[in-house]
Amino acid sequence: MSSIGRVGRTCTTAFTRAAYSRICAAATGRRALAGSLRNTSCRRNLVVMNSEGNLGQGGGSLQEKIEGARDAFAGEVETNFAENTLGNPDTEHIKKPPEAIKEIVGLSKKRCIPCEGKDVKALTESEADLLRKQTAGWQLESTESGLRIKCDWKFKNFVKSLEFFQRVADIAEAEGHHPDLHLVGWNKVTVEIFTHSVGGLTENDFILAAKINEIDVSDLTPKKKPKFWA
Ligand SMILES: C[C@H](O)[C@H](O)[C@H]1CNC2=NC(N)=NC(=O)C2=N1
Repeated sequence: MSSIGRVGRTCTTAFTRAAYSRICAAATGRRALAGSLRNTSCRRNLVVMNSEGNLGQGGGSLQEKIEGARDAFAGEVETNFAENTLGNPDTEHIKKPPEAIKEIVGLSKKRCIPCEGKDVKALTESEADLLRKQTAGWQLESTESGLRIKCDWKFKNFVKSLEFFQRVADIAEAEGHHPDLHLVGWNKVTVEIFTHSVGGLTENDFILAAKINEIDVSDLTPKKKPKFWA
């Protein structure tokens, strides 16, 4: 959906304001949009880049793509940016994520299936690698007894590590699919997952990993030291 919009005095969110000032700073050097500017002195009709990174019809120069905006065409201004634009006061815009996103965020919403049965086959390494890309932080490991995925954590202490094990166990029991849990050095945890019944990886393993990734561990891990950048 093109997000040709108007950026101006009505900006309310910090992001829009920042974007507006960046665009205006970039745009000041360019010729003003003589004649077709709306009557309010501080309202500029600019076309901002949309989420797919294009600038609506006409595309815009490389510099405009970098700046993220181009001057609106007279036709856009005349038609009050038409009804398919953000900022048009009498149209409600609902941003719909592209269908493909379901494939990417879907793993953690899936359920594991019983992994017994002759039709459950182990994934090839390339199939596994595709799914690994959807489970941030997990590595694919090839062992002499087959493919595995694994991920490491470091917790505050031994008890917090066991608490994490419990949270993983709750998910595993709910899914009927279980990881191998390793705890060494009292606070270093490695979770290793593979499907024992096939001696390799199946989608179940990645579903479990994606669900484990969603566990809130903020109360279990050491606080990160805030790093201030000048
Ligand atoms: C009967 C039960 O569903 C099976 O034994 C499940 C239990 N959890 C499992 N977990 C894993 N990782 N692999 C399996 O093959 C497996 N089998």
